[in-house]
Amino acid sequence: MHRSGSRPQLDLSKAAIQGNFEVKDPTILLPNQSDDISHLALDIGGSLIKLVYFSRHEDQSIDDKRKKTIKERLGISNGNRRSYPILGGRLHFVKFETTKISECLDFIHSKQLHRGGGGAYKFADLFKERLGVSLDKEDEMDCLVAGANFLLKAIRHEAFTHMEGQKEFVQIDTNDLFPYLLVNIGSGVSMIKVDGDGKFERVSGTNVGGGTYWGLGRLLTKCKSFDELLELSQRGDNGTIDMLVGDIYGGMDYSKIGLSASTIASSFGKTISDKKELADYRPEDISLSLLRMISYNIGQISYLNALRFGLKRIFFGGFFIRGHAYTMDTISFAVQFWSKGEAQAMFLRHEGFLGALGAFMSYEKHGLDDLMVHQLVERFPMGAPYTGGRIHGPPLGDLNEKASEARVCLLLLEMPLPLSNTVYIANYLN
Ligand SMILES: Nc1ncnc2c1ncn2[C@@H]1O[C@H](COP(=O)(O)OP(=O)(O)O)[C@@H](O)[C@H]1O
Ligand SMILES: CC(C)(COP(=O)(O)O)[C@@H](O)C(=O)NCCC(=O)O
Repeated sequence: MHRSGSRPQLDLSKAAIQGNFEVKDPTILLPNQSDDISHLALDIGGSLIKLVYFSRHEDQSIDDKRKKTIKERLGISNGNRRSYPILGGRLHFVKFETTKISECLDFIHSKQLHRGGGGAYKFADLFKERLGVSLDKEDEMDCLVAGANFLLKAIRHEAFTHMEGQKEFVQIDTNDLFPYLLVNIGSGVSMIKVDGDGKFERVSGTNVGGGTYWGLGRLLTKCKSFDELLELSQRGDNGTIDMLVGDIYGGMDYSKIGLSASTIASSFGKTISDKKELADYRPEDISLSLLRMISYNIGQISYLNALRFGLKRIFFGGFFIRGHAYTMDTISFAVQFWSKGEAQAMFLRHEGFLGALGAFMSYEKHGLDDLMVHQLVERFPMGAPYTGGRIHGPPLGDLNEKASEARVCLLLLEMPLPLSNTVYIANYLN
């Protein structure tokens, strides 16, 4: 999908790349520009680069009746404010492996996004040379929290539970959002107690995270990509690798301490046998055992930190999760088991883009305060308006999603520009 081109290949495997950035936009974006206008922000992590960019365009598809309804919902009636022309706009979410930053640059260049933004601190010179843009660094934790708060407050079908294969979207009361624990499972794991907008404390973390699964999984299974590793796990049987309680107690539960025979007593405990070598085990089983070990461990540590601060809600983000059912079920099981049902694990649809979205939202600091998020209304992609309560929301990301495939989130944005107040609304999917 991306031009390999003759550009010099960058060896970035050694680059310790961290951070969330929003580009200083050198061009003045006028509201009446007819073509797409993009603001771009990036989160370049240890494993993945996440891009969020905003494009807007004239939107003829919204009829006057719907425009009137939307303005009323936003408290923008012609009576008390100047009339707003309605234009279209979308947020786009794209990711690349960090080692393939050249592809990312090609993508930005091919989309001409750098005319509206884009960049990464560690590659300041590269972005200057290839795209002619300067960059502004944002703090990673600030961006993670800003991105999570933005999504949880503004997008109705963002958070969901996932237990025993059942996914259910939950409606968040924005007046009762705080405090919560945000667990971002990226290359490593950060656990952040969030008390409000810009009010948070990183209370813990663990170095056993997404990079651990991907790194150990690659070494042990020879998988060439994360998706391959994750797909392998779906065909695995961890009982050939993990030592179960029943393996120790003759197939029986250890009821006295509440352990069933099927509970894992020791992850990878069966591979201590000197009668078998790595090649004697199925890569599928190894991948599943590794996924379960890491997911369960993160779920347990997250619960213990929620317990420390009396937090009942734990939101999990980061691209390790990838909307993968087994990963979410395992994390949910660990939280439910250790909290005895007191705490609840929830997941986010835009899980891996929290940092990039937070960087994107920091545009006020960079002279782009003409783009103000007033209210975001996400139209249920199947066309049915959100009616509240528990619903099965839009399908989650597909595991086969290409590294660079954009996921589009339809948003309603207000952009009170000096020259003409404009409400931007995405053209709804029918
Ligand atoms: N296509 C992918 N390529 C590489 N890692 C992926 C991919 N999809 C999911 N992952 C997982 O996501 C982790 C990176 O998550 P992310 O939130 O981007 O953190 P970071 O900011 O450290 O890159 C990887 O370590 C891996 O476990
Ligand atoms: C250093 C990091 C915040 C970087 O974030 P990431 O790129 O992994 O998403 C994260 O890897 C982390 O919190 N690691 C765990 C450090 C610890 O043991 O607390």
